[in-house]
Amino acid sequence: MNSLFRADNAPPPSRFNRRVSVCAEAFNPDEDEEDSEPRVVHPKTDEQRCRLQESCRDILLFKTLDQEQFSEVLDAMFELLVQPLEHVIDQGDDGDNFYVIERGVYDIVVMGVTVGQYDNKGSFGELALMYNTPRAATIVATQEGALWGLDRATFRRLIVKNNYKKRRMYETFIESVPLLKSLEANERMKIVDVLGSKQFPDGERIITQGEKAECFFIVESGEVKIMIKSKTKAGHADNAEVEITRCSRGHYFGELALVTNKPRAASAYAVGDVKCVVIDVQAFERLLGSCKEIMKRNIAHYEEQLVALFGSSMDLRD
Ligand SMILES: Nc1ncnc2c1ncn2[C@@H]1O[C@@H]2COP(=O)(O)O[C@H]2[C@H]1O
Repeated sequence: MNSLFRADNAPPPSRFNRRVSVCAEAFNPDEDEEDSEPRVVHPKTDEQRCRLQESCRDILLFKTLDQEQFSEVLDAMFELLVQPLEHVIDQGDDGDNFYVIERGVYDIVVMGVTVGQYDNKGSFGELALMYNTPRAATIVATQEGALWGLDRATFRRLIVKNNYKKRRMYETFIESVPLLKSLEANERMKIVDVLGSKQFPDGERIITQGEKAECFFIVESGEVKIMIKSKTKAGHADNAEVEITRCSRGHYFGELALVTNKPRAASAYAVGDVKCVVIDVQAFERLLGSCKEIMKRNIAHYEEQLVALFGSSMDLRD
């Protein structure tokens, strides 16, 4: 991303101070040499900090940071303005920064093929920094946009180190999720590395029928009820929601829209206090692509439930 315009006076990334990638080395945060590097601070106006905070609000990788770590991350981030067709990242390069999107649409290109897109939200560039591997995809701005960058050293010191704790916290839970049983141990660890954790108070709507899907959930604690609004059965008033099922610890929901590329087919609500593991759509595609076949088997089951309830299954398949 050599030609990107930096909105502050941050030094341009230089090939000379980039580290050479090595293959996925074992990471021991206690031995990380970057720990001794000075704290990075890019001064910001109040207005910039507001925009930055808003852009970072739903970034899952930041969800497990404590308040002090989060504010260190915000201090270290710098603003970047991008032009149409600019390559923010080139596949195969060494990883210099992690990026959070403030605005703009960005194509994800792997081996010359567009495999996905970020649309005015989300983040990218974590893989090369987490695993010391070359960039796994090219990211191209399709229009003018704005990003917030976080340098490699700060990312490793705060996020990667935190992930070490996260692994210990979630290892056993992730192993116990039936859906993830078919994955290799290191694939499950990669899921832990990118997951976020979110809490929902009693009654809060977690996903909304008809909306675009951005993530997938696994219940960590509490209970979630899945409700559908259907116009297909006589006798059900329009807009009346009907409970379809409940999910408890280890169960997942929110996968259907990601498997079928359709809007959410149901809404989900917290019953009592609920804690869920959340995986965003890009990580889902990358890490859970191999589980999609297992998830697709559920479609027949969902359809049966809908026929029983409404006399018709709605249009669940892609
Ligand atoms: N399918 C995908 N394969 C690889 N990288 C992806 C994919 N989808 C999104 N990305 C993001 O693209 C980024 C490219 O740089 P990184 O490899 O550091 O991290 C990568 C991910 O954040």
